[in-house]
Formats: sequence, C-alpha cells, structure tokens
Amino acid sequence: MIENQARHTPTFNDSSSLPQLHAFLLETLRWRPIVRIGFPHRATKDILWRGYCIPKGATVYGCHWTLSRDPTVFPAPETFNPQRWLDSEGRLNDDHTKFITFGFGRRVCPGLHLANQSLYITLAFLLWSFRIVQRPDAPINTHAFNDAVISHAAPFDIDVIPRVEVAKLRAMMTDGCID
Ligand code: HEM
Repeated sequence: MIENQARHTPTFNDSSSLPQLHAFLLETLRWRPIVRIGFPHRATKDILWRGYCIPKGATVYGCHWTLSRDPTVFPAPETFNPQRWLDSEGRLNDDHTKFITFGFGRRVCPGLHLANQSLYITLAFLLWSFRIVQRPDAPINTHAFNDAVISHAAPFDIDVIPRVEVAKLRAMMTDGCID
C-alpha cells in the first residue's frame, strides 16, 4: 500500500517542490560539515584584517566547522533545525547564501553542484522508497562522528522498511512509475 506517496519516483523536476528536503540537506551539511576545515591557501600579499596582520606567504585555512556554528549567523548552532533554512511559508529563505560547507571565494568546491544534485536525488529516492525508523533497542548517538579530514557518522542501527513491494520497486526503477 502506498501511503501519502507520489505515484512517480522523484526526479530533478520535483526539486523546487521539495524545500523541506533541501532544508534538511542544508542543515545536515551545516550541523556536521563533511570537510570541517578547508584546504590550505596562501596569502599572496600582506593583509590587515581586524587589526591582525596576515603576512604574504602565510598559510590560511577556512574553518567550516567554526563558521557553521557562529551564533550570530546561526542562532542555537548546536541544534539540528532544518526550519532555519525556510521562511514562514515553508519556502527556502535567503539564508542559504550563508551556507559555506563547500568553501567560498575563487577556490570554492567545483564539485558543489554535482554533490548537491547527487545528495538531493539520493535522499529523495530513499525517502520515497523506504520508511527509515530508529530502533527502540539501539539509540543513536548523534554526536558520534570520526575526526578524520573527511568526517562521517559512526555506524548505527536503523530499520529500513520498503514503502512499496519489492517487485514494484524493481519495476519502478526501470519504468520510473508504478501503477
Ligand atoms: C558533499 C560533498 C562535498 C563537500 C562538502 C565538499 C567540500 C569541499 C571543500 C570545503 C573544499 C575546500 C574549499 C577551500 O577551502 O578552498 C573543496 C574543494 C574541492 N572539491 Fe569538494 N566537496 C564535495 C564534493 C566534491 C565533488 C563531488 C567534487 C568533484 C567531482 C569535488 C571536488 C573538489 C575540488 C577539485 C576541490 C579543490 C578546489 C580548489 O582548490 O580550487 N568536491 N570541496
């Protein structure tokens, strides 16, 4: 049985109709940036910034972890709150311009559109196809992340329950829709 589920699998055309999903992705990448600190850059000239001198040749990093939890930009930054990216009518607000998980300036991540589109379609498909449920006997520690350069969550147990019969899921993967 299909409960509250679109009868076609999500496509890129559905993207603008799914602001909640985009807000969830923005907040996930803000709350736990995958690349916590950017790549090393070098100052090409002496820079005076807020009374600090950054000499020519100095190595400079953008710290996405710290920038993503500046309370003047993101109130209650430790709280996972996708709503912060939405306006009162549930549309994406202008705050997404504050999003710096992919870096910034001339050396911003060139893969950001590929990454964003891949995350969108993967998550849309997962949520369309499955109910993802926390197991009562296996509480998830949402603070358990590794400290490597590329950060990811520690393993956890969840139940993944198909929303439609597996045979229909298979057919849908080839046809793009179900009867
Ligand atoms: C969620 C996925 C991704 C995240 C969070 C991410 C994040 C970043 C960050 C923070 C930087 C460093 C920016 C800086 O400090 O200057 C970077 C650089 C880079 N990223 Fe990504 N990235 C992602 C996916 C990708 C993908 C899919 C590609 C390629 C297909 C890619 C290619 C690159 C390259 C080539 C650079 C170096 C750019 C330069 O130095 O000019 N990234 N990325």
